[in-house]
Amino acid sequence: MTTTTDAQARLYEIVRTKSFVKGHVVLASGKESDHYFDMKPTMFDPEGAELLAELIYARIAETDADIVGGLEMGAVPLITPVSIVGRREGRALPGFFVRKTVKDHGTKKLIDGLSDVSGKRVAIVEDVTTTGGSAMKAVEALKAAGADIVLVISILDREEGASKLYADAGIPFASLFKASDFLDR
Ligand SMILES: O=P(O)(O)OC[C@H]1O[C@H](OP(=O)(O)OP(=O)(O)O)[C@H](O)[C@@H]1O
Ligand SMILES: O=C(O)c1cc(=O)[nH]c(=O)[nH]1
Repeated sequence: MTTTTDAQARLYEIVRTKSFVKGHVVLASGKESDHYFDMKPTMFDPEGAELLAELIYARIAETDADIVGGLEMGAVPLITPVSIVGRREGRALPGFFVRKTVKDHGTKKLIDGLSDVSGKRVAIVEDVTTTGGSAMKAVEALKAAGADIVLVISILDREEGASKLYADAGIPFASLFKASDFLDR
């Protein structure tokens, strides 16, 4: 039987080998860093995707969320796998994503994948949080559409402001890993 501890340990190895990159980089916030977590190779790895979905779903299952989604692009590879795990566990957790800018043709949507989020309790997923500002854009779009945010969960929090941002906003915040799990070893 695969326990949560086994899954977390295996996922740690996948993130360490596929997604932890050293070298100068400019971040979404404009900050600079000497390391980067490129989570896409982990999210698109079959085993990585499955472990992420199971571990993230386990955290969401502790809440009363009834939909799951997040900001493009980082959240998008996580959303459907988490919904599928929810379905297998007997819990309907439809997904959606928030565009960085409103689509200027076709449906002209900002929130895509679900027709009405009003009154829904939402779990927001994210691949990496630094300032937390990107996931907060999804939070703000959902709130403006009448939804209630019950959790923001990131694969990895860089411990550079996100937890304070969400604490100040009164929104529960969690991450599977912290940057220090990788940097201090
Ligand atoms: O917490 P923050 O300071 O906002 O930084 C984290 C964000 O940075 C990355 O997005 P980015 O815009 O670089 O690219 P993406 O569209 O590939 O997700 C990442 O996916 C997070 O969304
Ligand atoms: O802050 C960011 O833009 C950022 C940092 C990081 O380590 N990984 C990522 O995808 N984005």
